[in-house]
Amino acid sequence: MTAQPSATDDESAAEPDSALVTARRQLERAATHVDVDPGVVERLKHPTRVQQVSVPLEREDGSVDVFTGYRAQHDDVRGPYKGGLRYHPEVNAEECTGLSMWMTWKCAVMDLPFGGGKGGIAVDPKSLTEDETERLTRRFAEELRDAVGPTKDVAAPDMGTDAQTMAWFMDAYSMQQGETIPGVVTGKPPVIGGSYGREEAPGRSTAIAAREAVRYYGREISDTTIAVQGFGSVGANAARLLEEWGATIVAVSDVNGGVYDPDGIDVSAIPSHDEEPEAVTRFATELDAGDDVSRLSNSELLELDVDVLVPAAVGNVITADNADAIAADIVVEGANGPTTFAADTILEERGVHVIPDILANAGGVTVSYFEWLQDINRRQWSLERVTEELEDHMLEAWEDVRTEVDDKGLTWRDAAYVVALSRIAEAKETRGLWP
Ligand SMILES: NC(=O)C1=CN([C@@H]2O[C@H](COP(=O)(O)OP(=O)(O)OC[C@H]3O[C@@H](n4cnc5c(N)ncnc54)[C@H](OP(=O)(O)O)[C@@H]3O)[C@@H](O)[C@H]2O)C=CC1
Ligand SMILES: O=C(O)CCC(=O)C(=O)O
Repeated sequence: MTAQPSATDDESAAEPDSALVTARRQLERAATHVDVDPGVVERLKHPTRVQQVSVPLEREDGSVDVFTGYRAQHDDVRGPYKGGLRYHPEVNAEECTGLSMWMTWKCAVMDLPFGGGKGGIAVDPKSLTEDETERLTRRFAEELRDAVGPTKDVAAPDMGTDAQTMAWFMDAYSMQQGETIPGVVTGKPPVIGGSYGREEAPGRSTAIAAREAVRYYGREISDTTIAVQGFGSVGANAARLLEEWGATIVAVSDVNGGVYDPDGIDVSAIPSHDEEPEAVTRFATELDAGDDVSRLSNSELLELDVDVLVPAAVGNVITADNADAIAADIVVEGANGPTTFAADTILEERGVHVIPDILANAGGVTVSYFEWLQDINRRQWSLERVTEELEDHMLEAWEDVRTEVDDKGLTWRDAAYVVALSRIAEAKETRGLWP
């Protein structure tokens, strides 16, 4: 057992912790609730390796920029490293390492035969033309050629990347290897071995987690108000599905801010980030004076008095500075790491239930697993089958976590960690990798 870290840091006086620091503190806290060898916990605080590469790009005006790319590989005791590639200006080694740790727990909570990885390039994808994005991605795949592979480390989309990025990555890797290897990435377009339903999967699982959480606390999703921050792969798909299930989506946002209507926004009328970046902003600027919809900032959205808040954009948006002002009863983490460690403690004390990222948004990696199986077998599943199997996997994981919540009186995050840690520790013990 490991000592429980103090959660009383004056985070408001400083920058929020990095993803790595938060992930380590969450691990230490969860380890106090499960009988795991402290040596295993110590090992899990560190990645196996983090690769840093330079990715040169000739711009369309003939100048050359050199971007920095990373791939963090945290743990592979349960299977190949698995996780997304993010294109965002704030990508760095520490962030990728923290995110790769969360992938290890996420795959274990879902009982998938994968470990955790994460990577990306420190670049603003909106500053690149499509041709530049393609060349940057192909060069990144070339630099990572020895690190990745269908049985070693399987990449996928994350913020700022999409199915087309995965297609370029897979093509570049396949050209290096001299044969077509679809299983090096997941989240590809279905025409080249991608899975139907992968694009909407993290949003679907986030919606399922919201539905089950609302039910657990005695309500139905059709009887709830919901605010969603971020309108990308996770946020837009979650909002659309929740609306389909009868929930009232009162607010959505993109990077510039959001829109609010207490009677509900027609979210199907707004394109997702993938279809049109900053579309919520365009929607907001086209509002008529007579519309009931008003504009609000991203911080105002987080503090709306709703039943369910879904932060589905970036990390560290619920911090010690605003945790007291969160008025939702339930927070469902669509994004990775939206809640800092200090904020988590404040929300717990205030009785706000947080359904953690490693359970809520795990639909993405779960359908990635389905895609990986389809690639190995060279046999595509129907959308209906993917949707059904994702629902089953989510409900099984939900039950595993709920049992820990009920039996041990844990928070949903600690319970999810307990499920994950137990599986990882058992695998390490069985394989004899430790001590
Ligand atoms: N894609 C996936 O498979 C998975 C993603 N995740 C996590 O979900 C989160 C979102 O990822 P994803 O949906 O893929 O990303 P996308 O790139 O598809 O969309 C991101 C959305 O967030 C908005 N956004 C960007 N920065 C901010 C900000 N500072 N404040 C508010 N909104 C912002 C963007 O606005 P705009 O359109 O204006 O740029 C866009 O609407 C990330 O934390 C990611 O790691 C988790 C599981 C799987
Ligand atoms: O689909 C995957 O492999 C991983 C998606 C991802 O990066 C995540 O869940 O955070």
